[in-house]
Amino acid sequence: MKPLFGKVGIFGVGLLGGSVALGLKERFLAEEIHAYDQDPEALEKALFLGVADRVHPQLGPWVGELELGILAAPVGALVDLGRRLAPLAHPDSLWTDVGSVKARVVGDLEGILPHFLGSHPMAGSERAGVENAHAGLLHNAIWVLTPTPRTSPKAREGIKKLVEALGAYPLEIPPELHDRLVARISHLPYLLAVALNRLVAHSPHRDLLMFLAAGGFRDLTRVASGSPRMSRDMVVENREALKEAIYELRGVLGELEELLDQPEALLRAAEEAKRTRDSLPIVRRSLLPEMHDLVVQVPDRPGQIARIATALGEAGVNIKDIEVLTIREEAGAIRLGFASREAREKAREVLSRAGYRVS
Ligand SMILES: NC(=O)C1=CN([C@@H]2O[C@H](COP(=O)(O)OP(=O)(O)OC[C@H]3O[C@@H](n4cnc5c(N)ncnc54)[C@H](O)[C@@H]3O)[C@@H](O)[C@H]2O)C=CC1
Ligand SMILES: O=C(O)C(=O)Cc1ccc(O)cc1
Repeated sequence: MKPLFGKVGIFGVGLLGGSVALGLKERFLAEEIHAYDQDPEALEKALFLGVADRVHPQLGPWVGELELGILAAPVGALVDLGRRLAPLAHPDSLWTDVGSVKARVVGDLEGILPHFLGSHPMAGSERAGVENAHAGLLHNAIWVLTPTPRTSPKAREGIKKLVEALGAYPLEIPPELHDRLVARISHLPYLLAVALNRLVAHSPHRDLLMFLAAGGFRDLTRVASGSPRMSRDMVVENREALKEAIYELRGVLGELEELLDQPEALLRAAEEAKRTRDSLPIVRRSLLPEMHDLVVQVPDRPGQIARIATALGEAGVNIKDIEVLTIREEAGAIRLGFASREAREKAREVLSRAGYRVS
């Protein structure tokens, strides 16, 4: 069967570009994947890891052979990259970008790249570079598409097909609204992670604080471990919306400071926060067959995973999937996946009897 797309070009083959390329490969969606990056090392890795079939250190006539081009460089580089690509692109070709901020990029590129629709997969990781790319990153992710009245219908249809074929869920939001929303749900959390680390780094008790950091600090600040260049570009590009969000946050912090002297009211705020956090939708990262999961609290001691696996093995329960949870409510948890509800219930019984806390 013919793949959905002919030649596809990835421009900036890092975490996101690499993950899109691997998703295309995994599902046989492209005839051939070409990659361009300004960093020759990224291209070498992309070739070595089988992320791309052909790599190019320079833009050139090869761009004209692409049916689809995906811009996946840091946000600050996207407009210039798009301008350099425009004269080389085939007039019928489809284009998108995966940048975290949309209004300016869409405004500038929609008019110059042939069939362009801006997009933003709401999935990522704190690890940068093609060596951390994997197709699963985009499975079941919400993938925002940012059409405008100028967007070509061909782009709208083609990029939606791409997103669905990669196993993600397209969601249309106008570019300006997208930027205001992600300022609060993504960019402010990133800046807070930077702020919390800064507080530690500049403290005279830095070393002691680092030693004391438990799960809460680690979970809250995880995103500060991402690519500094990518993240810097993201927050600078969205600075107007982000400044508004910071203003609102200052107000909220002021309220909470006052509530420290009103414990009853603070409890209500804490309860509301718990309700909000606990009702975040669970995003399954994979399109593997449906799994029946258990989360097991694991004491931080050697041999625990072996002990759990042995207990289940002896009871004849097969573990289909295992994940060490890096975002967790309490320290030390693993998620075990079972093929059926019955297997999961049996595992729950075995592990509870062995003294584990299971949910
Ligand atoms: N990291 C994340 O979790 C997410 C990132 N994004 C967006 O995806 C894009 C890429 O981010 P990541 O893959 O995380 O970064 P990354 O740092 O892993 O990869 C970026 C790649 O772009 C290359 N590059 C830089 N300037 C370039 C230029 N002018 N021309 C060509 N290549 C260039 C770099 O050498 C690197 O290989 C960014 O626009 C970011 O806002 C979107 C969703 C999630
Ligand atoms: O790692 C995470 O949880 C993230 O939230 C990463 C991320 C970074 C940038 C984006 O535009 C979207 C997602």
